[in-house]
Amino acid sequence: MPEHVSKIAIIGAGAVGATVAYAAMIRGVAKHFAIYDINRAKVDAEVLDLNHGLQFVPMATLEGSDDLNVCAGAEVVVITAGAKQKPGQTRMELAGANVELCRTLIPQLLKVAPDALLLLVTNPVDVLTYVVQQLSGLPARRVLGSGTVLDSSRFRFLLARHLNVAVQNVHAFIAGEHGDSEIPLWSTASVGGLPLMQWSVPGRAPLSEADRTHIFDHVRNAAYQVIRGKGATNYAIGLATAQILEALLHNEQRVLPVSSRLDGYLGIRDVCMSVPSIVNRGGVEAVLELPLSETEREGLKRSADTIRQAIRTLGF
Ligand SMILES: NC(=O)C1=CN([C@@H]2O[C@H](COP(=O)(O)OP(=O)(O)OC[C@H]3O[C@@H](n4cnc5c(N)ncnc54)[C@H](O)[C@@H]3O)[C@@H](O)[C@H]2O)C=CC1
Ligand SMILES: CC(=O)C(=O)O
Repeated sequence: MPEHVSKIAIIGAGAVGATVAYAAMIRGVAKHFAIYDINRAKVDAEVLDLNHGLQFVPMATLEGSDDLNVCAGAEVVVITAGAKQKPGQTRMELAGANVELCRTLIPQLLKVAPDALLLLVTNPVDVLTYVVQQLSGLPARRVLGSGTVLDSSRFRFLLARHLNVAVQNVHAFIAGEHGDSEIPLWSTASVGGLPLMQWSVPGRAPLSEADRTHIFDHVRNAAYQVIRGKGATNYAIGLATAQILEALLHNEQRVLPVSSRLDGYLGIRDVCMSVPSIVNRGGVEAVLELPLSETEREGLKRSADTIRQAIRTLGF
C-alpha cells in the first residue's frame, strides 16, 4: 500500500481561495494542495507566490491550473469561486450567478474527484450547500458549508474583548444563516464554564442587554464593514476554513457550526444552515440539539424559512 497522503483542492484563486491555501499550508493540514481557477494568470501568480514560501511551512506540494484535472484525487474540495459582494450588497444577491457556476462546475468536478467531501465557502453559502448537495446527489453528510464558523469567531472575538478574557475561553455560537437572518445563541454561551447570562466578575465589565445588542449588531454587519474598507474578507475565513479542513482530514470529531442539511432539527427540514455539529473524516457526523430559549428556537426557524425561500426561488 502506498503511504496515505492527503490532498486538498481549492476552486477559485481569489482573495478567499488563496488565503485558504495560505492558512491551511501554514497549519500543515495536508501534504498536497491544488488550486483551480478559470483565470490562468491569477492562479499561476498565486501558486508561484505561495510556492516561494514552501521553505517556511510543513512539507507540502502545491500546483495550480485552469484545468480542473488538477483536482484529481482530492479528499476535500473547497469551493470559493464566484461572484462576491460589492459594498452594500447582501450575500443572497449573489445566489443566481453562483448557482449557475455550480450547475456547470459540479458535474465536471464529480468526474475528477468522485470521492471528495465538498466544502462550500462561496456565498450565499447555505443556499449553495443545499444546491450542491442536490446537484451532486452525494450523501448529505459529505456536502457542508463553512456556515457560521466565521460569524462565531467574530462573536467570540467581540465578547472576549468586552469581557477582557482570552478568546479561547469563550464558547459561543452564531447559528442559522451565514447572513442577515443569523441568530446568536446567548443561552448556551459560556466563559470558562460560567454561563454568559450569569456573567458577573469583580473588576470586569458587566454584559448588559444593550452590550449584547451592540455586540451582535457588529457580528451581523462585520462583512459589510470589512468589504466597505478593503473590498473583500479573507483572513478570518481563510483561518476558519483551515480549521474545518483539519477537522475533516484529521478526523477530529470537532464541534463546529458548519452548514449542513437539516432534517428534523427543531422541526426544521429540507434546508442547509448552521448549528453546532460534530465534524470528522466522514463530514458532518451529527448535529447537537442544544437547550435553546424559545426566542432562539423561533429565530432559527425564521432563518431556515429565509434560506428555504431563496432555494425555492432558484427552482430547487
Ligand atoms: N462563507 C463565507 O464566510 C465567506 C464567503 N465568501 C465568498 O467567497 C466567494 C469568493 O470571494 P473572493 O475570493 O473574495 O472573490 P474573488 O473575486 O477575489 O475571487 C473569485 C475567483 O473565482 C474565480 N472564478 C470565477 N468563476 C470561476 C469558475 N467557474 N471556476 C473557477 N474559478 C472561477 C475568479 O477567476 C476569481 O479568481 C464570494 O462568493 C464571497 O462572497 C467570502 C468571504 C467569507
Ligand atoms: C463575505 C462574507 O460572507 C463574510 O465575510 O462573512
